[in-house]
Amino acid sequence: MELEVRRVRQAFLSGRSRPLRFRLQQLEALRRMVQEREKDILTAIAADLCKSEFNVYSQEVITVLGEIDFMLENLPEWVTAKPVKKNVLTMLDEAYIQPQPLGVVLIIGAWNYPFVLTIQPLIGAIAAGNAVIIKPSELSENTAKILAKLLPQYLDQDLYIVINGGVEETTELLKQRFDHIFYTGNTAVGKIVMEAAAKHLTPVTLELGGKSPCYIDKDCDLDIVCRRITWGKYMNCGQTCIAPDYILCEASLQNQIVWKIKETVKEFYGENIKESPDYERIINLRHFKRILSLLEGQKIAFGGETDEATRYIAPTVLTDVDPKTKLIKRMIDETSSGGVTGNDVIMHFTLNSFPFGGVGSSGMGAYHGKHSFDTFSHQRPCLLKSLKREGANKLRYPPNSQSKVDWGKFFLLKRFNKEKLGLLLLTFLGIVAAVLVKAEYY
Ligand SMILES: NC(=O)c1ccc[n+]([C@@H]2O[C@H](COP(=O)([O-])OP(=O)(O)OC[C@H]3O[C@@H](n4cnc5c(N)ncnc54)[C@H](O)[C@@H]3O)[C@@H](O)[C@H]2O)c1
Ligand SMILES: CCCCCCCCCCCCCCCC=O
Repeated sequence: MELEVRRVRQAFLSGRSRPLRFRLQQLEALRRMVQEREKDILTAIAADLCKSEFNVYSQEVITVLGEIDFMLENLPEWVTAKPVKKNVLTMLDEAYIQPQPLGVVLIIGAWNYPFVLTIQPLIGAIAAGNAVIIKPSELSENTAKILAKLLPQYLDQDLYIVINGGVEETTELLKQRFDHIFYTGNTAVGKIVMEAAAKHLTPVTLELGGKSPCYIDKDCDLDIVCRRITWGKYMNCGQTCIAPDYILCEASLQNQIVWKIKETVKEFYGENIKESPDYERIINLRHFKRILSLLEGQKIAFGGETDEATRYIAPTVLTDVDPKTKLIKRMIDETSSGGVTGNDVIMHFTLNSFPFGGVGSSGMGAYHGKHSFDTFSHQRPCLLKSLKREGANKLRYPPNSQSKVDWGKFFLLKRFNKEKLGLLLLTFLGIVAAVLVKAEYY
């Protein structure tokens, strides 16, 4: 592991990931990979989540292609140095902010959208000029394998590498020093990642789990609301970090909402949901059993059928949930969240002008579009001082004095006393006179 990381660091230190042209070439190569090897990618993800290839394409591939196009279009502007406002001490100098790569980035992906949640941060890291070690989730093993196979065929093989493995390998990897760690997954492991990062003072982005409540007001259009909630809740068999978890509504609305969701489930997946190509399965037996335990002792309004052999859990709605057994009370009290979608669910993920990320236990930092570029860049302030006009700099050189402090206050804080104003006027008149004499002379 140490050797692998060292190889990637050497490649970064060669400087070749930095030029804009190189970054654009790599992003174009990544786009080519997605287009040319679309079938392999779709097959792998479909196998991991029992998902139709149509759904893989619309839930994962479209976002990745859109993100690459967006980067290619905007990167030339983002990488350029941005001049900043100067003060009186630097008005004759050059001052700008130059985004610069952080170095070697570790991206640890999650299994529930194994392609987009791994490749979208990779796009940002490449765009910002970094070298990257990609660690896909071992739970979505087909996608992990296809990424390890395809990425080296299209991208620079020393700058961007895939390391596959489980907890043991990830633990080993986390002992190494990185310049940024981008982790997507559960909150408990998020803490492990942050602890490991702290040993090297490595900054982290943590895209963690959370709760996504939906509030349905009595004045809403219930048909539209229930259709949108049904889509967001059962897409990917409920395995979406921002899927609605709870509905908050007046008690009088509960029956209507349950009925409308039930009807929508029928409309989306037909009478025989098990046969629907649009309804996925739970990723593994551990998660299947965990979800079953959540149903124990609850009042099931509809659904609830399960099949362990295929890890099938029917679309299910629980009603009259005891607020004490769930997180509803906490949810009501805590009105802060990583993001919000009003009148719909999930869709804030699709807008790459938004920063996508959590707050508190659901994570820190954000990505997508320009926010990815910023996450993987250091905004480096650059001040190029002129070697001329050394006289003006005497103000800050020792020995210090009250007079220098007064001049400092005057220039920097625009605070002046009458005495200094008189002196300034005299200085100004002196300068004007000198300029006039010079003009006369020539
Ligand atoms: N905020 C987001 O964008 C987002 C997106 C998807 C999923 N999630 C959240 O992720 C969670 C599901 O993901 P998961 O954690 O089951 O994914 P997971 O099991 O695939 O784990 C994620 C990564 O962590 C590594 N890992 C697991 N245990 C580890 C350990 N003890 N030490 C070091 N590394 C370890 C795995 O190897 C894997 O690469 C859910 O809570 C979901 O809400 C969040
Ligand atoms: C052909 C129709 C296109 C529809 C686009 C719908 C986009 C849904 C994107 C859902 C992605 C959710 C990822 C969430 C990450 C956390 O788990």
